[in-house]
Amino acid sequence: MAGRHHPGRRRPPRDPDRDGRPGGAGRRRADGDRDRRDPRRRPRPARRRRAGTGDRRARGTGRLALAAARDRPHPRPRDRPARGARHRADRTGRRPHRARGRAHDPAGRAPRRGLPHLRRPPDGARRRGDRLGRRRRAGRGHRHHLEDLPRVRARLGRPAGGGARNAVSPRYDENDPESYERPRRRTRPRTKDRPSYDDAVPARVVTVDRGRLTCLLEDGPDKSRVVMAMKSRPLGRKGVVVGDRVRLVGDVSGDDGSLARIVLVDERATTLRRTADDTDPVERILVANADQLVIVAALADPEPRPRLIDRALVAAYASGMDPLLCLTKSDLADPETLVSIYRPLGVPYVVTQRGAEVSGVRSRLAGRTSVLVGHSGVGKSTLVNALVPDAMRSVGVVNAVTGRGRHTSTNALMLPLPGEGGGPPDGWIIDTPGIRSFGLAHVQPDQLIEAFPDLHELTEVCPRGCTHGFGEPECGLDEAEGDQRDRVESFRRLLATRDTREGD
Ligand SMILES: Nc1nc2c(ncn2[C@@H]2O[C@H](COP(=O)(O)OP(=O)(O)OP(=O)(O)O)[C@@H](O)[C@H]2O)c(=O)[nH]1
Repeated sequence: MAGRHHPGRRRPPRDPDRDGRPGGAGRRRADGDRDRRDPRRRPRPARRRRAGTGDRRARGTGRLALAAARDRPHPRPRDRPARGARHRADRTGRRPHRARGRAHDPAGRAPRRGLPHLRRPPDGARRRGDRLGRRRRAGRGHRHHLEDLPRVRARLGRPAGGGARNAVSPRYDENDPESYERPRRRTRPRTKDRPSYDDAVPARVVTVDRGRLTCLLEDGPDKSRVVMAMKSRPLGRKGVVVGDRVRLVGDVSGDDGSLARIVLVDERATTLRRTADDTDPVERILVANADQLVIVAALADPEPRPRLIDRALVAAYASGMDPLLCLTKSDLADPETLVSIYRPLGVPYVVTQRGAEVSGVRSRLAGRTSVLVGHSGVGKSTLVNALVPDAMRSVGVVNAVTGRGRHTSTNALMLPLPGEGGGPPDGWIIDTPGIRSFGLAHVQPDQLIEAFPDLHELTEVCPRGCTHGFGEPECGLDEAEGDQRDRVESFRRLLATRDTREGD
């Protein structure tokens, strides 16, 4: 601003300080003498002008409080003296890169070879470490902050225990994929011959617990020996359930820690299946090779659920098992009401209670493989403990508020049923965990009608696609007479249990 010329104004006299010509000091001295003589023209001390008010200076803010209007401009850089008050870069210590090129700096005089045409990139000045070109020598200058991949690889390639630096095996060059050693492809064809397992030992699966199957040997001098086993690979995803007849190989000694392999599963005579609910396409096999389904229902505490009993009956008929109704806790309620519901179907039943004689139940189970199903808390384990004294199945309690059991039993267990009077085993009994529902998505109407041979004859005149349910037009079951009518009514009720309802 001080040097700007405004047209129309008179140009001010040049300040001798500004042009720096020799002789300026003498003129300044002469002016100073004149000012000393005339106190009105004496300039104010420079410090006072810079510091502003005396108060601010007293607080020590004088250096920062520079006057906004400076009466002389800053000197141009090239006018600075080469010696004397030196630039920061000229001080001792490490010299920043900007000092390069100074006249007094020998390093700056070194000619830059090879890159005369290079200019700064258009995206601005970058740090020197980012630039391409000569690399900084290791051990000098800045640390290497960025870890690059080749260095990491080189480090990993060093022998464990700290060998010589860069002592990487010449056989392995990480940059040359051809030098990797790969396992050779095997050309020997797989054999399709499978072992015959002639020496496999027959056994029966009695319980399954997280992939470990407890088996009982069925034949030979070691009959009834308990052997732990697991599925072998040839079985694939085929499930093995309680009641399966299997063949074992390997360690069948039954010693602690021994483990045999199940290599074959015999064809199943029956399977008790259920789905999680009526829409679930996946059916679960609960038990195999049972020939009697014992539907355990308490007469009270918890209250009997006829619809669940109906569903279990349908499952029994669909799987080809004989049903048996076992009504427990007869000390709490009269069984007649429930029995009257199932009398038309001709379902056999037994009534029992805790602590009572169980010979009536035992005679129904003798010589057969029976599986007990029922809601939690109905007394299944209590009954099993009465029938098999060594079973020691844990017995739960029924919740006083909800009237439900606590699902004390968590997995199915198959036990040999002792004969009458403590004689040799006579049949098998399978205790299962309590069920809340019995999904029947897998059961078709035709499977059910086949379990009622007397009604099956009536359906021969039915139109094609008839389900024989309530309200089916021209259904042959409508022609039933006398006692058969009650039976048709019960059959249709069972059929209707396939339709999902709240609480199933
Ligand atoms: N009053 C009475 N209580 C019984 C009878 N049978 C069993 N209980 C009781 O009913 C409760 C449940 O018996 P559990 O044998 O554990 O029933 P569960 O069906 O095995 O139950 P989960 O193992 O959960 O399936 C226990 O407190 C038994 O003492 C009976 O005949 N009369």
